[in-house]
Amino acid sequence: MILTSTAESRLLDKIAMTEYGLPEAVLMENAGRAVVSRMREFTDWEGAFTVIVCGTGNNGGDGFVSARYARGAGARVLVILMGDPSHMGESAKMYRKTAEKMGIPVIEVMEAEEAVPYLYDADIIIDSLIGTGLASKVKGEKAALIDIINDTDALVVSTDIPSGLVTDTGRPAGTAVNADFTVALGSVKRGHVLYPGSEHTGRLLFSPIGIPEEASEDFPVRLLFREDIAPLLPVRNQISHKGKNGFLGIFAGSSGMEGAALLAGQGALYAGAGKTAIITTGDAAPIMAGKFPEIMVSSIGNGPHFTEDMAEAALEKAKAYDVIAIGPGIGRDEETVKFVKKMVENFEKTIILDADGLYAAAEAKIDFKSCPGRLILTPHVGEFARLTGLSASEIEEKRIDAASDFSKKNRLVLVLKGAPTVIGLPDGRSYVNTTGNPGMATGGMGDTLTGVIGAMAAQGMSPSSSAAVGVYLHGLAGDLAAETTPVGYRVTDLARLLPKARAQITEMDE
Ligand SMILES: NC(=O)C1=CN([C@@H]2O[C@H](COP(=O)(O)OP(=O)(O)OC[C@H]3O[C@@H](n4cnc5c(N)ncnc54)[C@H](O)[C@@H]3O)[C@@H](O)[C@H]2O)[C@@H](O)CC1
Ligand SMILES: [K+]
Repeated sequence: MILTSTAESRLLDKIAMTEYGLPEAVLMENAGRAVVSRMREFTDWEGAFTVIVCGTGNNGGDGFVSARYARGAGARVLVILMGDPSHMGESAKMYRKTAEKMGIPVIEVMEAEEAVPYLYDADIIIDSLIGTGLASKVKGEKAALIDIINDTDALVVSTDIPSGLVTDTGRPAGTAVNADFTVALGSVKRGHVLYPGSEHTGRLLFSPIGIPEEASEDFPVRLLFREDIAPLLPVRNQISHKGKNGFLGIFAGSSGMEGAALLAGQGALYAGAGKTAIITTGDAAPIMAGKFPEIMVSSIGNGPHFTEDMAEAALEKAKAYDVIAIGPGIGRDEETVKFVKKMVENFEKTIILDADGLYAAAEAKIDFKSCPGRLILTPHVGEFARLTGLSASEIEEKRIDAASDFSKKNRLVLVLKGAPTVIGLPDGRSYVNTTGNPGMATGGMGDTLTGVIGAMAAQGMSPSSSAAVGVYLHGLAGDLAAETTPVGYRVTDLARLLPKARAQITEMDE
C-alpha cells in the first residue's frame, strides 16, 4: 500500500478528480461514510452520544457527512463547527445543509469553552477539525479545543489524520488530537506511521474512498504488509537441498564480543539459510565453537580482532559463500577498520554491512558507489548519523527521505532501523515496515536481523527483497514474542519464532 506525503495526497485527490472524473463531493461522501462504516466493527453507535467536531475545510466537510451516517447507525448526533463558515468550500457547505435538513443540530462556536458541555458528555467524538490542510502551528481556540478533546473519556475517531498532526513528519504542530482510531482516507499518510504520529493516530484503519489503485502505482513510498512479502519468499520444494538454499558467511566477533556473532548466526539459522558459517578471529573462535552445532565456526589469524593483513585470506575464504555479512562484534580497532575497507572494496557478491562494520565504513570513508558488490547497510539512527553527518534529530525529522536519498545517491539498499524501519532502494523508492514493537529495542536484535537478511539473500533473493522480507519477518517474530511477553523477551525467543512467523506469511489465503 502506498504511503503519501501532503503533496502526494493532494496529487492523488487531483488525479481522482481530473483523470477519473470523480467529483469532490463524491469523494467527500465516500470519506464521511467510511469513517462511520469502518468503525462499526469496533464500537456500537446505537444510542451513543456522538459529537462531530468540524473545521471549515474539507476535513470538516467529511465530518458533516459522517454526522448523517452516525445518525443512520443509531447515534444521537451533534455537530460543533469552529471557524468562519464563510470559508467553507461548496461541497462542505452542501453537506452542512443536508445534515441540517435532516435535523442534525449544528452549533457554531468561536471559543473552545462553548463546546465543553457537549464534549465531556460525548460517548464518541469524531475529530474533523483539521486534516491534511494543516497550514501552521495550531494556536488559540483551536488548540484549546484539541486539548479538551484529549481530556475527555470519549472514544475519539479522527477523520483522515488527527487534527494538528503534521502529515509529512508525524509531529504535532503545537498540539494534536490523541485519537483512539484514525480512518485514513484515500491513502495512508507519513504522519500516521512516523513517531510520535503513530501514537496520536491510535489504531489505523484505511478506506480507499473510490480512488482506483492505478492512480498511485508510481508513487515511490510503500508500506510493507503481509501480501507484499508473501510472494517474495522462496518456496521450498521436495527436492530442496542445503546447497540450493544458499551459503552465508558471517565475518563477526572479536575477543570479548563473541555473542554478537552468535546472535547473527542464530538469526540466519532460524530464517532458513541453507548453510551458515561464522568466520572470526583466533581468540574468539574457541568461545564460539560448538554453541550451535549447525553453524561452522572457523578463524583467521591468531589475534583478538580482525586486521588488514587478514583480508586476503578472508576474501579467499569468502569465495565459497553466496553472501557475506560483516560487522557484529568486530570492534573498532584501526586495523579492523582497514580490514572492513578491503573486504567491502573487493567482494563481488552481496554484502550486508552492520554495526561496527558501519563504523568502519564511516571511518574509512568507503566510496560505496565504486564497490563491486551489492550492498545492504543496516544502521540504526546513531550509525546512520555517523555515515551521513546528519544529527539524530535531523534524521528522525525526515526518516523516509533521509533513507531514500542516501540509498539512491550511493546505489545501495539501506535499512534504517527504528520506529518505523525504513528501507531505501537504489532506484529512490522506499519501503516502510509495519511489523515490530518496542520490546525489540534491546541489544542483539540488530545482530539477529543481519543474520535474517543474510539468510534471505543467500536463498537467492535480490538485496531489495532480502531487506524487505528480512525486516518484515524479524518484526513479525518480535510481534509473536510480544503476544506473551510485551517487554523483556530475549533475542533468542524472537529467533525461535522466526519459523512460525515465516509460516504465517506463506500460509495466508491468496
Ligand atoms: N478532494 C479532496 O481534497 C478531498 C479531501 N478530503 C478531506 O479534506 C481534507 C483536506 O481538506 P482541506 O485541504 O480543505 O484542509 P483541511 O480541512 O484539512 O484543513 C483546512 C482547515 O483547517 C484550518 N487550519 C489549517 N491549519 C490550521 C492551523 N494551523 N490552525 C488552525 N486552523 C488551521 C483552515 O483554516 C481550514 O479551516 C483531507 O484531510 C480529507 O479529510 C476528503 O473529503 C476526500 C476528498
Ligand atoms: K482530523
